[in-house]
Amino acid sequence: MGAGKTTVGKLLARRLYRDFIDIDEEIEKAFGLPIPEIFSVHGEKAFRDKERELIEYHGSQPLLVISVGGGAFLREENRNHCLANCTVLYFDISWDSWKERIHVLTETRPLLKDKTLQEMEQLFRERQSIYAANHSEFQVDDFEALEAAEYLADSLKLSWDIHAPQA
Ligand SMILES: Nc1ncnc2c1ncn2[C@@H]1O[C@H](COP(=O)(O)OP(=O)(O)O)[C@@H](O)[C@H]1O
Ligand SMILES: O=C(O)C1=C[C@@H](OP(=O)(O)O)[C@@H](O)[C@H](O)C1
Ligand SMILES: [Mg+2]
Repeated sequence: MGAGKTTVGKLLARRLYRDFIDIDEEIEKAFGLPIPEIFSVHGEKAFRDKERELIEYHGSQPLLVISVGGGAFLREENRNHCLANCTVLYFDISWDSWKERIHVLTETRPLLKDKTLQEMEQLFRERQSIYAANHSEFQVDDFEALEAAEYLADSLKLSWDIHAPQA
């Protein structure tokens, strides 16, 4: 949450000439409500079920850059689906860098609402292990968003060049 997946994902898609899908934005469209209201009116389970459905659908489409919410990988089926059908990039951010972003996140991330800094740190740390389900890790701390997108686009292109099937 707040590592930069939506911001960098959008820029990365543009550099790769791909369409971009933000699963949170699709969930908001499906409910016709912003995320905090989805949580307060329909509850987290309804949000997670829709998230699951949309990851299954968009994660099966080719040639997209997709940003999933930071809680999506709590469900094993989401992890398995993404790992089997997509290239999964983990945006790793340190607690110290993340702390600096809290003020821009609290309004729009219901899971941070009314939490103390200590509780946020606990949530941050207890989630680290689920993000080990990835194909590649990217340390975001020292990159501006545009630099991050450029770096990831170059890395992906290089890896495609190396692994492309021989003609
Ligand atoms: N590389 C970056 N450096 C500094 N701030 C960033 C960077 N990437 C994103 N941000 C800022 O951090 C906040 C969260 O970014 P966002 O893309 O919504 O993250 P996520 O989708 O992972 O929750 C936004 O205010 C965004 O402008
Ligand atoms: O980590 C989470 O549980 C969540 C992360 C959010 O997405 P971002 O990771 O894009 O902030 C959004 O899906 C929702 O607020 C729940
Ligand atoms: Mg996002």
